Amino acid sequence: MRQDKPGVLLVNLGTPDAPTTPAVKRYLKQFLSDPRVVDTPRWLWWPILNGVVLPFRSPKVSKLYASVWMEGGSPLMVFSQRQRDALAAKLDMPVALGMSYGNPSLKSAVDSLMAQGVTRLIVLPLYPQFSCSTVAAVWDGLTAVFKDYRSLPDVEFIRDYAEHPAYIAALKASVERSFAKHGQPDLLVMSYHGIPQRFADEGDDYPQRCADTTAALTKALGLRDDQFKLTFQSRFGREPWLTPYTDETMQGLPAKGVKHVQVMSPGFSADCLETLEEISEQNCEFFMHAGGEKFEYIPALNDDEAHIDMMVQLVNARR
Ligand SMILES: C=CC1=C(C)c2cc3[nH]c(cc4nc(cc5[nH]c(cc1n2)c(C)c5CCC(=O)O)C(CCC(=O)O)=C4C)c(C)c3C=C
Ligand SMILES: [Fe+2]
Ligand SMILES: [Fe+2]
Repeated sequence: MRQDKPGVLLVNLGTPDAPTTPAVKRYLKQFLSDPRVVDTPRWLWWPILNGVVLPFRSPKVSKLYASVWMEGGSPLMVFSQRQRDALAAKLDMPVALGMSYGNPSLKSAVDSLMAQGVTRLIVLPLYPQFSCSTVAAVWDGLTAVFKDYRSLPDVEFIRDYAEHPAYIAALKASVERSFAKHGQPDLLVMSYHGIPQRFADEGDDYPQRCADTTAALTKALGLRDDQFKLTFQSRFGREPWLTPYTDETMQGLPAKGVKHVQVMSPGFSADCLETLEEISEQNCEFFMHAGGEKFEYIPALNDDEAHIDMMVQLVNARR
């Protein structure tokens, strides 16, 4: 008889192995070659990626990575490893961490679970809001790994958890901690990673899932409509991305009388370049230069106990 032995595969995006131009180039090449991320026809994208994007972006971005690098490595890796260890300590089943791009690869993570006798994979992509550019890329990555297998495990794939009560409760507690420490701001900005508007027009429900998280969280916090704002950050390339853009919003807020903002990024389960540099550094500067007086970044949930408890709940609902 076939045993039922569940194991958890935690997945995140991935990050360079070092804050150097060659390591960042290697990472960006794999990431930006995925048609789920950039869907320009290959014959057109290939020369742009290799001839323009990688040579110019890699040195610039490697300096940004260097500015946030931690003792244990890239912030995304350090926090992801802490999440894996904390979750493993709370569950009586194997837990592995795999990244869509870079190391540890999805293949190494699946192989390690299978080697421990796992017959049922509970896959938890750590993206609270579904997007074709992230969660569907995990799906593709998994099926690519399975191509080498003669036998397949059962698979439970957690699509997203945008409004899961435990996720909203963990976010609420973290906002309340920030308000208690820094005072209530004029505006709470919730900045989500953007995607091309076209992806949404073609059926990606990511903007709706961001709106769902925002609605659930602001209701739980008891905020009025004029006390919060949803924005989108990190746009890339020339076509329109989801709006309003975080950077333009930050530059415009002080003129509207908003002098104290607190910014959180509820789409990031772990702090990374996009929160520690783009929000805490760049957007803070935009806001302060435009006349803002107080800017506080509310950290991602990282290995916060309430966040790990939420993961336990997501897993236990499938065991
Ligand atoms: C090119 C298109 C991109 C899409 C679409 C996209 C979607 C998307 N990304 C995240 C989460 C993260 N992105 C991160 C970095 C990052 N993202 C892009 C591009 C797209 N992302 C690039 C090129 C980069 C690398 C940095 C840079 O060159 O600017 C990260 C951080 C990684 C780290 O190492 O710290 C995360 C996390 C989401 C959630 C998302 C769609 C919803
Ligand atoms: Fe991204
Ligand atoms: Fe960015």
